[in-house]
Amino acid sequence: MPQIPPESRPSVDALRADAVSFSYANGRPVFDRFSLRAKPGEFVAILGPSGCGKTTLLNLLSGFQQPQAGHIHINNAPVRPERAELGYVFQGPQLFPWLSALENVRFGLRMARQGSVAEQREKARSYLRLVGLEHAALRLPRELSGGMQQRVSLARTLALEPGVLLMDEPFAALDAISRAAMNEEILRIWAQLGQTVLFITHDIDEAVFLADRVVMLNIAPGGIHSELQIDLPRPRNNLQTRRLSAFLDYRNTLMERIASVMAQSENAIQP
Ligand SMILES: Nc1ncnc2c1ncn2[C@@H]1O[C@H](COP(=O)(O)OP(=O)(O)OP(=O)(O)O)[C@@H](O)[C@H]1O
Repeated sequence: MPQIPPESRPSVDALRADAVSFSYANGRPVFDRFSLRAKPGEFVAILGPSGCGKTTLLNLLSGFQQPQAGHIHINNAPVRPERAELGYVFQGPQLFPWLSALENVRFGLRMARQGSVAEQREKARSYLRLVGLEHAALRLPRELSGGMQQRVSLARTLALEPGVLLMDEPFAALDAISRAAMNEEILRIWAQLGQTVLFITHDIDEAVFLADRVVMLNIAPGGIHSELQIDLPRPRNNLQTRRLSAFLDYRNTLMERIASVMAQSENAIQP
């Protein structure tokens, strides 16, 4: 299925945070009237220095944390963690070690009581196929590499067919080669399924390679430092895209911006 062109996407924002303020019980504010929007089918990468609030933001967007002020909507309705439109992929694969790859993917479908056992197995198998792992369906997690485990975890999330995917550094634990392969893989899958993606990363190259738009966060509670639209052609691939001069320009722009955020953070902690 081709990627949904921006002009034919519905006009309602898939994800909307409006004037969100949040502090932990014992801490300083992390967000103060923070706003962010993502259009249906948009791939948004969130970049920012350690401690700026990326994980907190994902917890707020998913409804796991409640803001003290402001509103968060997914497809125009208030967010709740159990909303079926939301899917999460975390840094670690978090698979059940005693279940095969197939049964790990089927797990979410079982919990959601979607269809018969045979239908669940069929669907789980089709999502394993999508991530290139049908041949490993009966293997246990310990018989899979780290990259394969992360693919199973991705298939498990995708099998629930969420319209909005929240990804918190999903490939951070992988070696550079597996990570680059997974970057291509996620773009191939996204082009087929067309979800709205919010992808948190520390990695500037990964953000440029994947995203339609990169949102740079300030140190907390600074909110958004800046946004950068990434107009690299799609489909993107590791060999060609990463050597484009425009890719390097985007990367350098983001490097400069992150340096400015870091400089502000150093100034902020000076006595
Ligand atoms: N449970 C908590 N209780 C109190 N403060 C917290 C809690 N979790 C995070 N914080 C603080 O909130 C701020 C944002 O943390 P968060 O983990 O969201 O940042 P991050 O950008 O994801 O960091 P990293 O990139 O290092 O994972 C930090 O100052 C952190 O110390």
